Amino acid sequence: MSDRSLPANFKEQIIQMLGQEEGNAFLNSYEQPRTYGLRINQLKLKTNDAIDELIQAFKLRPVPWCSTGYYYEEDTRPGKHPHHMAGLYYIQEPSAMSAVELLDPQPGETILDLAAAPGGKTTQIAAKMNGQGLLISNEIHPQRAKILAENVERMGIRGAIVTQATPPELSARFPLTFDRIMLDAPCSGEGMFRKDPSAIEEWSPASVALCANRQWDILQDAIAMLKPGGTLAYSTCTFNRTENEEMIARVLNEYPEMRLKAEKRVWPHLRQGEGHYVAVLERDQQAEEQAALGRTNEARANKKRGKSSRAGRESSKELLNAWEAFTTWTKLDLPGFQADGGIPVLFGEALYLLPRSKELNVDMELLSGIKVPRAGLHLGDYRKNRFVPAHALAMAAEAEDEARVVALETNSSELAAYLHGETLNVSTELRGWVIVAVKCGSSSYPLGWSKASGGQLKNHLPKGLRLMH
Ligand SMILES: C[S@@+](CC[C@H](N)C(=O)[O-])C[C@H]1O[C@@H](n2cnc3c(N)ncnc32)[C@H](O)[C@@H]1O
Repeated sequence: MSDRSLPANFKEQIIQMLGQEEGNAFLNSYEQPRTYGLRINQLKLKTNDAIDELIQAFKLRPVPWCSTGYYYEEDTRPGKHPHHMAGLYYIQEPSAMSAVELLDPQPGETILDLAAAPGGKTTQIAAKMNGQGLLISNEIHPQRAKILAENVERMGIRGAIVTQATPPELSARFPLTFDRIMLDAPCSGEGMFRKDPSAIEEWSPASVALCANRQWDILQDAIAMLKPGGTLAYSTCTFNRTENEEMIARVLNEYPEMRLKAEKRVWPHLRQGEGHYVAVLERDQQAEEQAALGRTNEARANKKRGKSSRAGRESSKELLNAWEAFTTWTKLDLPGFQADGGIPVLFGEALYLLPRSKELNVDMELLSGIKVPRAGLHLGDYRKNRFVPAHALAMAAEAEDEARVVALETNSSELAAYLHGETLNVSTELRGWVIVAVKCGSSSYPLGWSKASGGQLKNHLPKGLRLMH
């Protein structure tokens, strides 16, 4: 694209902010092709030979500010590859990778990603937590929350609860709670212009003002949920100061307990990326420690309760039966799988493992009244006294955990057939639940379930994930 298609007042805003010379350099960057990035999934990819295979296949080059981030060549199309379906990487704009790097999540922490869909930052946070601690990934819009839950599942994340709530609904439940909060705010998207020209049509000075108002509302809820000593990363993919530096200046002005730890911009004319702003704020440790305790208890007691659309049960006869069916099934079918670090809950017939951290024990009471598309890891369904494993369980398992695996080459016709939902022919000796996996390097990685009997492998890949042509 050329800068001629940009709104005149956007160009004026840039020249005003950067000066004529640098402003022109910025505007000239619109003549350059956009950048493409992916981040490899450390929760799954553990061997160097698998990473090397991806580097070669997609002509990857490292992103300087993210050790797991790479630029890829557009024509290699990694989003269409079976390794993408296996969750070996996440397609993410390179400059957007900077926010979680600055947030610096740690294993064992209690973390909130407040505006999380489709899941770029959530999956990056979860990888850094390395299966320890609790991540609440929230998205306000139902359709986007569903996509978020699918991405969390594809990447094999066990320790995340996906909620679909408004920021005030969450802050009423989780005051002064989180060690770290990621707020990747809805913004006017000036950094999307090269990637998505429709963002240009939606942009106007009025939309900048509207976004800023909304950001301020969300930021106040985010701050209310940050615990003393906690860290908040605020990020946008827009360039104007109103939604960035001025928003942070307002926080510092109105919240004396908050201090700015770091501020970073990725500019498209200076670095290889579409552009991002990140501010890292810290809440003073001492000032509010006492207040924190009091307010947490009070809020637990006072929080609004509504009717949960799918009530979860933590202790009931059905739950015990479901759990027993799961553990019995696991011993034979998924013997290497460790279901630790969570509490089982039952939603209807769906059995989940609800993650917890040392400091936050999320229970169904605390989540009542908000939608929870994913109450942690979906283990499977307990139907008519039988356990049926969930797709999420296959994605969170390692191929080595399973008693029976069919590992296929990426370019084999069997793999294509499986991804299209077809039945495969196998030895008549193979019987029961089988993980179908794709090879990468010297290992193989689960794609989904199938069930073998009579020399046929019946396909259990969820219909919505099957390839259409
Ligand atoms: C920039 S996107 C998040 C991208 C995501 N963090 C990622 O890395 O994939 C901002 C998100 O905020 C959500 N959003 C919109 N209005 C909101 C509001 N009032 N409160 C909270 N989130 C909102 C949007 O639906 C959108 O998914």
